[in-house]
Amino acid sequence: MQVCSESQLIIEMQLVLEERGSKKRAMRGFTLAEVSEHNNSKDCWLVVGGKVYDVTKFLDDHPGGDDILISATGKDATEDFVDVGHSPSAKAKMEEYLVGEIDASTIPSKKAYAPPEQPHYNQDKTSEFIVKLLLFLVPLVILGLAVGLRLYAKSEA
Ligand code: HEM
Repeated sequence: MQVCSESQLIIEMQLVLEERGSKKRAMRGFTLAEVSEHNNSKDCWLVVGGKVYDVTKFLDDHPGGDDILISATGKDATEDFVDVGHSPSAKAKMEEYLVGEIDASTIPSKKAYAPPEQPHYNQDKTSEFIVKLLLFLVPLVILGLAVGLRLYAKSEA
């Protein structure tokens, strides 16, 4: 009896290990380009947390709607998924749709925020000052010349 239960236990353990092994083997790697091909209501794959999910059959049942899932295709949807604050049961449900892993090197890294370029202001105010001075001086010189000419003309007469 003892022998029987022991051998049963061993067989069960072997089965569990085999199952794990086959699951591991089944985990295929996909590039983002490959995943991006499945981007519609008939064939919809998502990338969340480094894993690839085929949610085609879940589209109609997704409490957040099918549109949001379709719009989350073709990119790393981890942030969108996390932002919603999915429940542990939602996370557990994902297992049903797991088809593989994403090749992380194919996901474009997020660009660091670069502030919009400001127009270049001239810090050197010297030229500005010279222009203002000329605008003031030129009419004065013309006026001086005109008065001078008039005085000269009068003295000649
Ligand atoms: C395999 C992937 C996903 C599964 C299994 C899943 C599952 C679920 C489940 C079960 C809910 C009900 C609420 C909960 O239990 O948290 C839910 C709600 C929701 N999900 Fe997902 N979801 C997935 C991916 C996504 C993604 C990628 C997005 C966003 C782009 C998203 C957006 C939403 C929204 C907006 C709701 C509604 C939340 C609310 O009304 O409170 N889901 N999802």
